[in-house]
Amino acid sequence: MEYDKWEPIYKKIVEDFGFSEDADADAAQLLSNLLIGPVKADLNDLTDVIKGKDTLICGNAPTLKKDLEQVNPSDHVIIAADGATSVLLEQGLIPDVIVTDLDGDVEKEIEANKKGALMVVHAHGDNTGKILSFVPLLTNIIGTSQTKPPHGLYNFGGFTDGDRCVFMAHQLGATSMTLVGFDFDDDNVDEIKKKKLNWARRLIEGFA
Ligand SMILES: Nc1ncnc2c1ncn2[C@@H]1O[C@H](COP(=O)(O)OP(=O)(O)OP(=O)(O)O)[C@@H](O)[C@H]1O
Ligand SMILES: Nc1nc2c(c(=O)[nH]1)N=C(CO)CN2
Ligand SMILES: [Mg+2]
Repeated sequence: MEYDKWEPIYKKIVEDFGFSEDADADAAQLLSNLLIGPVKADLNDLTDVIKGKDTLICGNAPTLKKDLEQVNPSDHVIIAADGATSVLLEQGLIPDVIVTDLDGDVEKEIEANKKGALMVVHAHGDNTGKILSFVPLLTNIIGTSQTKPPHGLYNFGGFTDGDRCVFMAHQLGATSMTLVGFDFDDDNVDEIKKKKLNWARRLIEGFA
């Protein structure tokens, strides 16, 4: 997504949650500084995995395991939003791509990364500790930001890990996007999560 189109949405999100744009930009710069040398994947690698493919985008709602029974994952490129990775691994499925701000079960993400999953790691003002701890343990990484991307990072648009999967797959030319594990009406979540899910719903509905 053109940053100019994303920026007004980002400003509304920042205002709604009281995030600091400076902290988001500093986090993006930190990730940019860490993504040097062979750990960094090329955008072409990610594009090759997604372009012209039917994608299965996996959110981490409690419905994920059941939803997976209704599809044939092997017909799709599997894109996991953060915590969905663990559920997929339990089902014997290795995601092709993991979109994460590293606040899920990162040990499982490291395991999937070692088995070939491409990592799309997101920087924001509240995950710099996770970036510093975990980026050195990963490989094949594409970095993303929610601010204007600094050198080597991308901003496909999107806010939560799940809706960022959708923006990314759309921008990189997926033929189709099938969503599983998305339950925006899940009441078993805290208030901040509920608010994040409402943004995810709103952003994903923009694609409908
Ligand atoms: N009911 C749900 N509970 C949790 N995640 C959901 C749900 N429905 C959809 N999702 C999507 O699944 C994604 C991955 O979920 P996970 O539990 O790993 O959350 P998370 O890593 O805390 O999310 P984020 O970091 O984006 O806040 C979320 O970003 C969200 O877009
Ligand atoms: N600054 C900031 N940005 C975010 C945050 C967050 O907690 N803080 N959470 C996100 C995914 O839910 C995405 N972006
Ligand atoms: Mg996350």
